[in-house]
Amino acid sequence: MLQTFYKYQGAGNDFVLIDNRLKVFSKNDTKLISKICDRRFGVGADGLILLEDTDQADFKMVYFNSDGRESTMCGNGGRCIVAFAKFLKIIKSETVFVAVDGMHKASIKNDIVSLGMIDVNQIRQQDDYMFLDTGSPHHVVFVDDVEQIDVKKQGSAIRYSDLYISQGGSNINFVTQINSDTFKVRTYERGVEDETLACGTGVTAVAIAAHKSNLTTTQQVQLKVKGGDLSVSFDENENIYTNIYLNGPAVQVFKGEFLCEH
Ligand SMILES: N[C@@H](CCC[C@H](N)C(=O)O)C(=O)O
Repeated sequence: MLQTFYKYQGAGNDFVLIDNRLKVFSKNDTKLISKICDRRFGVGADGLILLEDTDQADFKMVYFNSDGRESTMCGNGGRCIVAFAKFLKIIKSETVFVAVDGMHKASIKNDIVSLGMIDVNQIRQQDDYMFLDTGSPHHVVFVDDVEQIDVKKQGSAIRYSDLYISQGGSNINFVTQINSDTFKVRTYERGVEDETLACGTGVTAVAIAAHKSNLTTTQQVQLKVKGGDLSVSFDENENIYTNIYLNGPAVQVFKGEFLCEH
């Protein structure tokens, strides 16, 4: 059977998107999903996202990492599915959709999507790293020069260390401050098991970690990633972060069909 798909990218974090409102695509076929995401044997993507019907909201997002397994929230994928829902005429410029971590408000203007993220009220602050969950788990390390880091090697070492092995792993973010409100970020993503060009829940975690550790006082943080620029805004009251929004581009890059077999 041939399955129509669309490819989107959000700051270089790329995804295969499928309209699964008719429930034709099987969610349990890990092998097929990882093959579709394979950059040599398939379409190639950091993840695959299904848009499904729900009676709770405008639509439902189901996210799989490129290893074929369903995972926790994907911020850039969330921004891409909003652009996809607009393309499919399910929404106009504003929406509320449901994902694995709950309801998300979002708006889209031209190709820029602003996505509401879950509140953050628990941050583990250690001398050499911070850990927080922004829909997905994130380890944040501030370093002198992020360009000098071997993200795959060092990220994988932390991701598979005793810190996270028993809790299903973590994404690992390496960060260098550029100026009072701007940070350069490189992320090792769990489930891709490599550096990606951007990670939405990752930059959200970095913005909050930077504010929490007094590296910045701004509540509108600029994040430079390999695939472009993102920004994160939030409110903070007594160490509780609310009204968190991840902002940046989400662009359709092509449409195609793949064979549903492996
Ligand atoms: N690319 C994502 C994060 C996707 C989830 C992550 N790989 C995990 O399994 O925790 C983003 O933009 O947030």
